[in-house]
Amino acid sequence: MTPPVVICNHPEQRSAGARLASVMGASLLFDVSPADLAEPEFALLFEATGLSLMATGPKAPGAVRADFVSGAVNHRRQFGGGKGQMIAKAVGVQARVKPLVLDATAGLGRDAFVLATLGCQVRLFERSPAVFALLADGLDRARQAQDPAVVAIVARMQLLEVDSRLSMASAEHSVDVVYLDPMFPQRQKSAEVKKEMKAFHSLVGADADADELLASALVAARYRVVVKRPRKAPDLANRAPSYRLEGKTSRYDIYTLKKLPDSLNDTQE
Ligand SMILES: C[S@@+](CC[C@H](N)C(=O)[O-])C[C@H]1O[C@@H](n2cnc3c(N)ncnc32)[C@H](O)[C@@H]1O
Repeated sequence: MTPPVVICNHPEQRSAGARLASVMGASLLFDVSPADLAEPEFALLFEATGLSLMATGPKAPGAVRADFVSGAVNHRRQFGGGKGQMIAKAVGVQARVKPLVLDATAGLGRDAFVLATLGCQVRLFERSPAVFALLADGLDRARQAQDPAVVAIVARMQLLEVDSRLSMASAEHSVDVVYLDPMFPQRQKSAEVKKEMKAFHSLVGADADADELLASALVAARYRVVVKRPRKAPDLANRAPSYRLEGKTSRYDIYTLKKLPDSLNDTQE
């Protein structure tokens, strides 16, 4: 997998761009448009408006970025979010129950944002330096948003660049719920996969070691571990959950350790 090129088109982001290119072993370019490049296939672009992952070449589709202000996840918050969502039920969020959640596969932070919207404090762990940079950039922009509701939500999200397998194993019962959503190998033919998703997959790979997350998660959680899977995917680590919640395309597998109390952190919102 060729790493994406890092492009820096904003003077204040030069050192951040150089750091990311060095960690990733990627080339670093200044003041060019991804549309003018023939290769590699993807670019991480630092601009005045933030960081995004894009396909190179003239017909590049939309950029991938962590966007908690104008993105779909904020739209969902305003028009249709709530405690009825399957992720809320899986994690056990209720009016008086706001578990402290560790999202150990943070990605672009969409699921964590949903949980923080519902009043949960969320720790986010992400190991890919490029995905971490995209997510940190999205959180920074959201902290400066005009909408005070968004500012309050992201204040409940705390991001760290770590490998969860190691960090969780030494953090016994440190959080109420561990949430896992590792990458799953694409089964569609590559031409059918949206180019934006292809870019994200090219950045992260298949999380081939995902099975190892479950044992550490069961150490770190006090009450339950929740695993999001494609609907037909085998169980993580071949271990059957206590129960499942099934949706159209994905499902949540819940591994119960202890019953959640009737009231948990319900003064925080
Ligand atoms: C499918 S994405 C998660 C998407 C996320 N739930 C969201 O809503 O945006 C999986 C992410 O988990 C990260 N990941 C996988 N294994 C990890 C580990 N051991 N430690 C930290 N992050 C990990 C990958 O780098 C990838 O960014």
